[in-house]
Amino acid sequence: MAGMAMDLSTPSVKLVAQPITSNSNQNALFHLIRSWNFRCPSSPGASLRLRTSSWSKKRNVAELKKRSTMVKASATTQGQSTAEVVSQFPADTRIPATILTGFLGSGKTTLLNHILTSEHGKRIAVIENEYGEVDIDGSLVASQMTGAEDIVMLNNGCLCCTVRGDLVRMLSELVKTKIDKFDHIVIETTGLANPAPIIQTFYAEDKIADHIKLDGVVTLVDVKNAKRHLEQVKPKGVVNEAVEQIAYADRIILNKIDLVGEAETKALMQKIKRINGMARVKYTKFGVVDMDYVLGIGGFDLDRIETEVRTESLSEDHDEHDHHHEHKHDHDHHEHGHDSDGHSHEHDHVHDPGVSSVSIVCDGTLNLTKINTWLGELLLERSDDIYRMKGLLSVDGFNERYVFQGVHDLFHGSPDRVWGPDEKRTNKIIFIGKNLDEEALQKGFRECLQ
Ligand SMILES: Nc1nc2c(ncn2[C@@H]2O[C@H](COP(=O)(O)OP(=O)(O)OP(=O)(O)O)[C@@H](O)[C@H]2O)c(=O)[nH]1
Repeated sequence: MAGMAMDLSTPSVKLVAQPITSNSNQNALFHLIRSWNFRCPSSPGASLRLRTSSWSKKRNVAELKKRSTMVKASATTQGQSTAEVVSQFPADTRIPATILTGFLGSGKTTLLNHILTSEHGKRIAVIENEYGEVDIDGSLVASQMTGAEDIVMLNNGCLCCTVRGDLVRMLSELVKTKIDKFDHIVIETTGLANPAPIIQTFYAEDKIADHIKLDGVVTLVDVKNAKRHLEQVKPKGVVNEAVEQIAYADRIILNKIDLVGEAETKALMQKIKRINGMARVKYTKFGVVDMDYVLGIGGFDLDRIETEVRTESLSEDHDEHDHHHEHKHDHDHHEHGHDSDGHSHEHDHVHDPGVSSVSIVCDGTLNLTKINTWLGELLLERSDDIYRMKGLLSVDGFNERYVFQGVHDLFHGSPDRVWGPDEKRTNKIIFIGKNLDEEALQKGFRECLQ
Protein backbone atom coordinates (compact mmCIF):
# COMPACT_ATOMS: atom_id res chain seq x y z
CA MET A 1 0.00 0.00 0.00
CA ALA A 2 1.26 3.48 -0.72
CA GLY A 3 1.39 6.45 1.62
CA MET A 4 1.98 10.13 1.25
CA ALA A 5 4.76 11.92 3.01
CA MET A 6 6.74 15.07 2.63
CA ASP A 7 10.20 14.27 1.38
CA LEU A 8 12.14 15.81 4.22
CA SER A 9 15.48 14.96 2.69
CA THR A 10 15.12 17.66 0.08
CA PRO A 11 14.09 21.27 0.46
CA SER A 12 11.39 20.69 -2.08
CA VAL A 13 7.74 20.78 -1.18
CA LYS A 14 6.96 17.77 -3.26
CA LEU A 15 4.95 15.04 -1.65
CA VAL A 16 6.28 11.60 -2.30
CA ALA A 17 4.81 8.17 -2.32
CA GLN A 18 6.34 5.80 0.15
CA PRO A 19 5.55 2.28 1.12
CA ILE A 20 3.34 2.11 4.15
CA THR A 21 3.92 -0.43 6.84
CA SER A 22 2.14 -0.21 10.12
CA ASN A 23 5.08 1.88 11.40
CA SER A 24 5.58 4.09 8.43
CA ASN A 25 1.94 4.95 8.56
CA GLN A 26 2.71 6.65 11.81
CA ASN A 27 5.71 8.36 10.37
CA ALA A 28 3.57 9.89 7.69
CA LEU A 29 1.71 11.97 10.22
CA PHE A 30 3.57 15.24 10.37
CA HIS A 31 5.02 16.92 7.37
CA LEU A 32 6.69 20.19 7.63
CA ILE A 33 8.34 22.26 5.04
CA ARG A 34 11.70 23.42 6.12
CA SER A 35 11.47 27.10 6.31
CA TRP A 36 8.97 29.83 6.86
CA ASN A 37 9.32 33.13 5.19
CA PHE A 38 7.66 35.73 7.30
CA ARG A 39 7.20 39.33 6.33
CA CYS A 40 6.63 41.82 9.07
CA PRO A 41 3.57 43.96 8.28
CA SER A 42 4.93 47.04 9.98
CA SER A 43 8.21 46.90 8.09
CA PRO A 44 7.29 45.11 4.90
CA GLY A 45 10.77 45.21 3.49
CA ALA A 46 12.05 43.07 6.34
CA SER A 47 11.88 39.38 5.87
CA LEU A 48 12.71 36.84 8.49
CA ARG A 49 13.58 33.34 7.48
CA LEU A 50 12.96 30.98 10.32
CA ARG A 51 14.12 27.45 10.51
CA THR A 52 11.36 25.12 11.36
CA SER A 53 13.86 22.55 12.59
CA SER A 54 13.16 18.88 12.58
CA TRP A 55 9.99 19.12 14.56
CA SER A 56 8.26 16.52 12.54
CA LYS A 57 11.03 13.98 12.66
CA LYS A 58 11.77 14.27 16.34
CA ARG A 59 8.18 14.44 17.35
CA ASN A 60 7.31 11.44 15.27
CA VAL A 61 9.18 9.16 17.58
CA ALA A 62 7.90 10.11 21.00
CA GLU A 63 4.74 11.95 20.21
CA LEU A 64 3.52 9.58 17.58
CA LYS A 65 4.14 6.60 19.74
CA LYS A 66 1.98 8.29 22.28
CA ARG A 67 -0.62 9.29 19.74
CA SER A 68 0.05 6.15 17.77
CA THR A 69 -2.05 6.57 14.85
CA MET A 70 -5.25 6.12 13.59
CA VAL A 71 -5.11 4.09 10.50
CA LYS A 72 -5.85 0.98 12.40
CA ALA A 73 -9.21 2.70 12.55
CA SER A 74 -12.24 0.57 12.60
CA ALA A 75 -12.14 -2.75 10.92
CA THR A 76 -14.05 -2.64 7.71
CA THR A 77 -16.07 -5.72 7.66
CA GLN A 78 -18.63 -5.86 4.93
CA GLY A 79 -21.94 -4.44 5.90
CA GLN A 80 -20.49 -2.10 8.44
CA SER A 81 -22.31 1.17 8.38
CA THR A 82 -20.51 4.45 7.77
CA ALA A 83 -21.60 5.65 11.15
CA GLU A 84 -19.60 2.90 12.79
CA VAL A 85 -16.41 3.90 11.03
CA VAL A 86 -14.93 6.33 13.47
CA SER A 87 -11.67 8.19 13.53
CA GLN A 88 -9.20 6.84 16.02
CA PHE A 89 -6.73 9.60 16.55
CA PRO A 90 -5.56 9.05 20.12
CA ALA A 91 -6.00 11.92 22.50
CA ASP A 92 -3.56 14.78 22.23
CA THR A 93 -2.68 15.69 25.79
CA ARG A 94 -0.76 18.87 25.08
CA ILE A 95 -2.03 22.13 26.60
CA PRO A 96 -4.23 23.98 24.10
CA ALA A 97 -3.57 27.63 23.32
CA THR A 98 -6.03 30.08 21.81
CA ILE A 99 -4.97 33.17 19.91
CA LEU A 100 -7.44 35.98 20.50
CA THR A 101 -7.13 38.59 17.83
CA GLY A 102 -9.16 41.36 16.22
CA PHE A 103 -8.79 44.96 15.19
CA LEU A 104 -8.27 47.80 17.69
CA GLY A 105 -11.27 48.15 19.95
CA SER A 106 -13.12 45.16 18.54
CA GLY A 107 -13.75 43.66 21.98
CA LYS A 108 -10.83 41.30 22.64
CA THR A 109 -10.41 42.29 26.28
CA THR A 110 -14.17 42.20 26.78
CA LEU A 111 -14.25 38.63 25.48
CA LEU A 112 -11.21 37.71 27.53
CA ASN A 113 -12.92 38.92 30.66
CA HIS A 114 -16.00 36.93 29.69
CA ILE A 115 -13.82 33.83 29.31
CA LEU A 116 -12.11 34.39 32.63
CA THR A 117 -15.33 34.89 34.52
CA SER A 118 -17.30 32.07 32.90
CA GLU A 119 -17.72 28.69 34.48
CA HIS A 120 -15.81 26.30 32.30
CA GLY A 121 -13.72 24.62 34.95
CA LYS A 122 -10.47 25.44 33.15
CA ARG A 123 -7.45 27.09 34.72
CA ILE A 124 -6.36 29.64 32.17
CA ALA A 125 -3.00 31.30 31.69
CA VAL A 126 -3.24 34.59 29.84
CA ILE A 127 -0.57 36.20 27.71
CA GLU A 128 -1.33 39.82 26.93
CA ASN A 129 0.42 41.75 24.23
CA GLU A 130 0.26 45.52 24.49
CA TYR A 131 2.02 48.27 22.66
CA GLY A 132 3.89 50.60 24.96
CA GLU A 133 4.72 50.46 28.60
CA VAL A 134 1.27 50.72 30.12
CA ASP A 135 -0.66 47.52 30.01
CA ILE A 136 -4.14 48.92 30.26
CA ASP A 137 -5.76 45.70 29.10
CA GLY A 138 -3.72 43.81 31.66
CA SER A 139 -5.13 45.81 34.54
CA LEU A 140 -8.63 45.48 33.14
CA VAL A 141 -8.27 41.75 32.89
CA ALA A 142 -6.52 41.44 36.23
CA SER A 143 -9.23 43.38 37.97
CA GLN A 144 -11.87 40.99 36.77
CA MET A 145 -10.09 37.74 36.62
CA THR A 146 -11.15 34.83 38.63
CA GLY A 147 -10.00 31.92 36.55
CA ALA A 148 -6.66 33.16 35.27
CA GLU A 149 -3.67 31.56 36.89
CA ASP A 150 -1.18 33.77 35.18
CA ILE A 151 -1.14 36.95 33.23
CA VAL A 152 2.04 37.63 31.37
CA MET A 153 2.58 40.95 29.68
CA LEU A 154 4.56 41.42 26.53
CA ASN A 155 4.96 45.15 26.34
CA ASN A 156 7.75 45.76 23.90
CA GLY A 157 5.88 45.86 20.66
CA CYS A 158 3.64 43.91 18.42
CA LEU A 159 3.60 40.21 19.10
CA CYS A 160 3.96 39.35 15.48
CA CYS A 161 7.12 41.42 15.15
CA THR A 162 9.68 42.14 17.80
CA VAL A 163 8.15 40.18 20.62
CA ARG A 164 7.95 36.85 18.93
CA GLY A 165 11.10 35.72 20.72
CA ASP A 166 9.55 36.88 23.98
CA LEU A 167 6.48 34.84 23.27
CA VAL A 168 8.62 31.76 22.79
CA ARG A 169 10.37 32.47 26.08
CA MET A 170 7.09 33.10 27.91
CA LEU A 171 5.56 29.91 26.65
CA SER A 172 8.72 27.96 27.44
CA GLU A 173 8.76 29.42 30.92
CA LEU A 174 5.12 28.46 31.47
CA VAL A 175 5.92 24.96 30.29
CA LYS A 176 9.00 24.67 32.47
CA THR A 177 7.63 26.00 35.71
CA LYS A 178 3.85 25.76 35.65
CA ILE A 179 2.80 23.11 33.21
CA ASP A 180 0.61 21.39 35.81
CA LYS A 181 -1.01 24.63 36.96
CA PHE A 182 -3.16 25.44 33.95
CA ASP A 183 -5.33 23.72 31.37
CA HIS A 184 -5.48 26.33 28.65
CA ILE A 185 -3.54 29.37 27.44
CA VAL A 186 -5.16 32.44 25.91
CA ILE A 187 -2.96 34.89 24.03
CA GLU A 188 -4.50 38.28 23.36
CA THR A 189 -2.70 40.03 20.54
CA THR A 190 -2.57 43.72 19.80
CA GLY A 191 -5.19 45.05 17.44
CA LEU A 192 -2.57 45.42 14.74
CA ALA A 193 -1.10 41.95 14.91
CA ASN A 194 -0.90 39.63 11.94
CA PRO A 195 -1.71 36.18 13.35
CA ALA A 196 0.51 34.21 10.92
CA PRO A 197 3.82 34.40 12.76
CA ILE A 198 2.11 33.79 16.07
CA ILE A 199 0.52 30.67 14.64
CA GLN A 200 3.87 29.62 13.29
CA THR A 201 5.49 29.87 16.73
CA PHE A 202 3.56 26.79 17.79
CA TYR A 203 5.06 24.73 15.00
CA ALA A 204 8.51 26.18 14.67
CA GLU A 205 9.70 25.68 18.21
CA ASP A 206 10.15 22.14 19.47
CA LYS A 207 10.22 23.16 23.09
CA ILE A 208 6.77 24.64 22.71
CA ALA A 209 5.26 22.16 20.29
CA ASP A 210 6.11 19.24 22.54
CA HIS A 211 3.88 20.59 25.30
CA ILE A 212 1.50 23.15 23.84
CA LYS A 213 -0.71 22.85 20.81
CA LEU A 214 -2.45 25.62 18.98
CA ASP A 215 -6.15 25.20 19.59
CA GLY A 216 -7.42 27.94 17.34
CA VAL A 217 -7.54 31.54 16.25
CA VAL A 218 -10.53 33.53 17.46
CA THR A 219 -11.07 36.85 15.70
CA LEU A 220 -13.25 39.63 17.09
CA VAL A 221 -14.82 41.98 14.57
CA ASP A 222 -16.30 45.34 15.45
CA VAL A 223 -19.38 45.37 13.23
CA LYS A 224 -19.61 49.13 13.41
CA ASN A 225 -16.17 49.82 12.01
CA ALA A 226 -15.10 46.64 10.26
CA LYS A 227 -16.16 47.59 6.75
CA ARG A 228 -13.96 50.66 6.84
CA HIS A 229 -11.00 48.68 8.17
CA LEU A 230 -11.43 45.86 5.68
CA GLU A 231 -11.57 48.28 2.78
CA GLN A 232 -8.71 50.42 3.88
CA VAL A 233 -6.20 50.99 1.11
CA LYS A 234 -2.71 50.01 2.16
CA PRO A 235 0.56 50.88 0.48
CA LYS A 236 1.81 48.20 -1.88
CA GLY A 237 3.27 45.27 0.04
CA VAL A 238 1.69 46.25 3.35
CA VAL A 239 -0.92 43.86 4.66
CA ASN A 240 -4.34 44.92 5.84
CA GLU A 241 -4.31 43.52 9.38
CA ALA A 242 -8.09 43.48 9.62
CA VAL A 243 -8.30 41.22 6.55
CA GLU A 244 -5.45 39.00 7.74
CA GLN A 245 -7.04 38.52 11.14
CA ILE A 246 -10.20 37.27 9.49
CA ALA A 247 -8.36 35.12 6.97
CA TYR A 248 -6.50 33.09 9.61
CA ALA A 249 -9.47 32.66 11.96
CA ASP A 250 -11.12 29.43 13.06
CA ARG A 251 -13.87 31.32 14.83
CA ILE A 252 -15.08 34.81 14.00
CA ILE A 253 -17.14 36.85 16.41
CA LEU A 254 -19.11 39.73 14.94
CA ASN A 255 -19.26 41.85 18.06
CA LYS A 256 -21.15 45.04 18.97
CA ILE A 257 -24.28 44.11 17.07
CA ASP A 258 -26.17 46.45 19.39
CA LEU A 259 -24.62 49.32 17.43
CA VAL A 260 -25.77 48.52 13.90
CA GLY A 261 -28.83 47.36 11.99
CA GLU A 262 -29.48 43.88 10.68
CA ALA A 263 -28.85 44.71 7.04
CA GLU A 264 -25.44 46.14 7.82
CA THR A 265 -24.50 43.09 9.88
CA LYS A 266 -25.63 40.71 7.14
CA ALA A 267 -23.65 42.56 4.50
CA LEU A 268 -20.58 42.35 6.70
CA MET A 269 -21.16 38.65 7.26
CA GLN A 270 -21.14 38.08 3.50
CA LYS A 271 -17.97 40.07 3.07
CA ILE A 272 -16.30 38.07 5.82
CA LYS A 273 -17.47 34.72 4.47
CA ARG A 274 -15.93 35.54 1.14
CA ILE A 275 -12.60 36.16 2.84
CA ASN A 276 -12.81 33.13 5.09
CA GLY A 277 -15.30 30.48 4.12
CA MET A 278 -13.94 28.00 6.64
CA ALA A 279 -14.40 29.74 9.98
CA ARG A 280 -17.61 29.65 11.92
CA VAL A 281 -19.13 33.05 12.48
CA LYS A 282 -21.32 34.23 15.34
CA TYR A 283 -22.95 37.53 16.25
CA THR A 284 -22.48 38.85 19.79
CA LYS A 285 -22.88 41.75 22.15
CA PHE A 286 -20.02 42.34 24.54
CA GLY A 287 -18.36 39.12 23.41
CA VAL A 288 -20.85 36.89 25.14
CA VAL A 289 -20.45 33.46 23.55
CA ASP A 290 -20.56 29.88 24.76
CA MET A 291 -17.21 28.75 25.99
CA ASP A 292 -17.03 25.78 23.64
CA TYR A 293 -17.19 28.23 20.76
CA VAL A 294 -13.85 29.73 21.75
CA LEU A 295 -12.05 27.08 23.84
CA GLY A 296 -11.36 23.55 22.66
CA ILE A 297 -11.83 24.39 18.98
CA GLY A 298 -9.23 22.00 17.56
CA GLY A 299 -8.79 24.26 14.56
CA PHE A 300 -5.43 22.76 13.67
CA ASP A 301 -6.24 19.15 14.56
CA LEU A 302 -6.32 16.59 11.82
CA ASP A 303 -9.08 14.68 13.55
CA ARG A 304 -11.35 17.71 13.24
CA ILE A 305 -10.77 18.27 9.54
CA GLU A 306 -14.01 16.58 8.63
CA THR A 307 -16.11 18.97 10.66
CA GLU A 308 -14.13 21.94 9.40
CA VAL A 309 -14.61 21.14 5.73
CA ARG A 310 -18.28 20.38 6.12
CA THR A 311 -20.07 19.81 2.86
CA GLU A 312 -23.05 21.82 4.07
CA SER A 313 -20.99 24.86 4.84
CA LEU A 314 -19.18 24.55 1.55
CA SER A 315 -22.38 24.25 -0.42
CA GLU A 316 -23.70 27.24 1.44
CA ASP A 317 -20.67 29.10 0.21
CA HIS A 318 -21.28 27.80 -3.27
CA ASP A 319 -24.81 29.17 -3.18
CA GLU A 320 -23.43 32.46 -2.14
CA HIS A 321 -20.81 32.21 -4.82
CA ASP A 322 -23.42 31.34 -7.44
CA HIS A 323 -25.44 34.29 -6.39
CA HIS A 324 -22.47 36.51 -7.12
CA HIS A 325 -21.37 34.50 -10.10
CA GLU A 326 -21.71 37.19 -12.71
CA HIS A 327 -19.60 39.58 -10.76
CA LYS A 328 -17.56 37.08 -8.86
CA HIS A 329 -14.50 39.30 -8.67
CA ASP A 330 -16.14 41.02 -5.79
CA HIS A 331 -14.48 44.29 -5.37
CA ASP A 332 -15.41 44.31 -1.71
CA HIS A 333 -12.04 43.08 -0.65
CA HIS A 334 -9.81 44.37 -3.38
CA GLU A 335 -6.89 46.40 -2.19
CA HIS A 336 -8.56 49.51 -3.56
CA GLY A 337 -11.70 48.31 -1.84
CA HIS A 338 -14.72 49.86 -3.46
CA ASP A 339 -18.10 48.24 -3.11
CA SER A 340 -19.53 45.87 -5.64
CA ASP A 341 -21.95 47.92 -7.64
CA GLY A 342 -24.19 45.00 -8.50
CA HIS A 343 -23.32 45.15 -12.19
CA SER A 344 -21.87 42.30 -14.09
CA HIS A 345 -18.30 42.87 -15.26
CA GLU A 346 -16.66 41.71 -18.44
CA HIS A 347 -13.37 40.54 -16.91
CA ASP A 348 -14.77 37.19 -15.80
CA HIS A 349 -11.49 35.35 -16.04
CA VAL A 350 -9.37 37.68 -14.04
CA HIS A 351 -8.87 36.24 -10.60
CA ASP A 352 -9.65 38.06 -7.40
CA PRO A 353 -6.58 39.89 -6.15
CA GLY A 354 -7.99 40.20 -2.64
CA VAL A 355 -8.02 37.61 0.11
CA SER A 356 -10.72 35.05 -0.46
CA SER A 357 -11.70 31.42 0.04
CA VAL A 358 -11.99 28.74 -2.57
CA SER A 359 -13.64 25.46 -1.74
CA ILE A 360 -13.65 22.39 -3.90
CA VAL A 361 -15.98 19.47 -3.37
CA CYS A 362 -15.98 16.59 -5.82
CA ASP A 363 -16.54 12.87 -5.79
CA GLY A 364 -13.99 10.40 -7.08
CA THR A 365 -10.53 9.07 -6.40
CA LEU A 366 -7.37 11.01 -6.97
CA ASN A 367 -4.31 9.67 -8.71
CA LEU A 368 -1.49 9.67 -6.15
CA THR A 369 1.22 10.95 -8.47
CA LYS A 370 -0.97 13.67 -9.90
CA ILE A 371 -2.21 14.98 -6.56
CA ASN A 372 1.33 14.87 -5.15
CA THR A 373 2.62 16.87 -8.03
CA TRP A 374 -0.24 19.35 -8.10
CA LEU A 375 -0.33 20.06 -4.37
CA GLY A 376 3.46 20.06 -4.09
CA GLU A 377 3.90 22.51 -6.92
CA LEU A 378 1.05 24.66 -5.69
CA LEU A 379 2.69 25.01 -2.29
CA LEU A 380 6.11 25.51 -3.74
CA GLU A 381 4.93 28.32 -5.98
CA ARG A 382 2.08 29.84 -4.00
CA SER A 383 2.66 29.18 -0.30
CA ASP A 384 3.18 32.88 0.44
CA ASP A 385 -0.33 33.51 -0.82
CA ILE A 386 -2.04 30.45 0.63
CA TYR A 387 -2.79 31.43 4.21
CA ARG A 388 -4.61 28.34 5.32
CA MET A 389 -5.91 25.18 3.73
CA LYS A 390 -7.68 22.04 4.85
CA GLY A 391 -8.64 18.95 2.99
CA LEU A 392 -10.00 15.46 3.08
CA LEU A 393 -9.05 13.33 0.10
CA SER A 394 -9.77 10.00 -1.48
CA VAL A 395 -6.51 8.77 -3.02
CA ASP A 396 -5.93 5.77 -5.21
CA GLY A 397 -4.34 2.87 -3.32
CA PHE A 398 -5.46 4.13 0.09
CA ASN A 399 -8.13 2.43 2.08
CA GLU A 400 -7.97 5.42 4.38
CA ARG A 401 -9.05 8.96 3.85
CA TYR A 402 -6.17 11.41 3.69
CA VAL A 403 -6.64 14.53 5.82
CA PHE A 404 -4.39 17.56 5.89
CA GLN A 405 -4.18 21.13 6.99
CA GLY A 406 -1.66 23.82 6.27
CA VAL A 407 -0.63 27.35 7.05
CA HIS A 408 1.46 28.80 4.24
CA ASP A 409 4.30 26.37 3.62
CA LEU A 410 3.65 24.36 6.73
CA PHE A 411 1.86 21.17 5.80
CA HIS A 412 0.51 18.60 8.18
CA GLY A 413 -1.24 15.55 6.81
CA SER A 414 -2.02 11.95 7.57
CA PRO A 415 -4.12 9.02 6.61
CA ASP A 416 -7.23 9.12 8.74
CA ARG A 417 -9.78 6.39 9.23
CA VAL A 418 -10.66 3.89 6.55
CA TRP A 419 -13.43 4.72 4.14
CA GLY A 420 -16.69 2.98 4.97
CA PRO A 421 -17.74 0.27 2.53
CA ASP A 422 -20.77 2.23 1.36
CA GLU A 423 -19.35 5.65 1.94
CA LYS A 424 -19.30 8.04 -0.98
CA ARG A 425 -15.70 9.09 -1.65
CA THR A 426 -16.04 12.83 -1.67
CA ASN A 427 -12.97 15.03 -1.75
CA LYS A 428 -13.25 18.30 0.10
CA ILE A 429 -10.62 20.96 0.12
CA ILE A 430 -10.65 24.61 1.10
CA PHE A 431 -8.05 27.30 0.49
CA ILE A 432 -7.94 30.75 2.06
CA GLY A 433 -5.48 33.10 0.50
CA LYS A 434 -4.51 36.00 -1.63
CA ASN A 435 -4.77 36.11 -5.42
CA LEU A 436 -6.58 32.79 -5.53
CA ASP A 437 -7.67 31.87 -9.00
CA GLU A 438 -10.70 29.74 -8.32
CA GLU A 439 -11.06 28.50 -11.84
CA ALA A 440 -7.45 27.35 -12.03
CA LEU A 441 -7.62 25.65 -8.63
CA GLN A 442 -10.82 23.81 -9.52
CA LYS A 443 -9.41 22.73 -12.86
CA GLY A 444 -6.03 21.68 -11.42
CA PHE A 445 -7.65 19.64 -8.69
CA ARG A 446 -10.12 17.90 -10.99
CA GLU A 447 -7.32 16.96 -13.37
CA CYS A 448 -5.84 14.89 -10.53
CA LEU A 449 -8.89 12.63 -10.50
CA GLN A 450 -8.39 9.26 -12.07
N1 LIG B 1 -21.71 48.88 22.51
C1 LIG B 1 -20.86 47.89 22.66
N2 LIG B 1 -19.63 48.14 23.17
C2 LIG B 1 -18.78 47.11 23.33
C3 LIG B 1 -19.13 45.79 22.96
N3 LIG B 1 -18.07 44.99 23.22
C4 LIG B 1 -17.11 45.77 23.73
N4 LIG B 1 -17.52 47.05 23.80
C5 LIG B 1 -16.77 48.22 24.26
O1 LIG B 1 -15.82 48.56 23.27
C6 LIG B 1 -14.64 49.10 23.88
C7 LIG B 1 -13.42 48.35 23.41
O2 LIG B 1 -13.50 47.02 23.91
P1 LIG B 1 -12.21 46.20 24.28
O3 LIG B 1 -12.65 44.87 24.80
O4 LIG B 1 -11.28 46.98 25.13
O5 LIG B 1 -11.57 46.03 22.85
P2 LIG B 1 -10.10 45.50 22.49
O6 LIG B 1 -10.22 44.78 21.20
O7 LIG B 1 -9.52 44.75 23.63
O8 LIG B 1 -9.37 46.88 22.30
P3 LIG B 1 -7.79 47.13 22.03
O9 LIG B 1 -7.05 46.36 23.06
O10 LIG B 1 -7.66 48.60 22.17
O11 LIG B 1 -7.51 46.68 20.65
C8 LIG B 1 -14.87 49.01 25.38
O12 LIG B 1 -15.34 50.24 25.83
C9 LIG B 1 -15.96 47.97 25.51
O13 LIG B 1 -16.76 48.12 26.66
C10 LIG B 1 -20.44 45.54 22.41
O14 LIG B 1 -20.83 44.43 22.04
N5 LIG B 1 -21.24 46.65 22.29
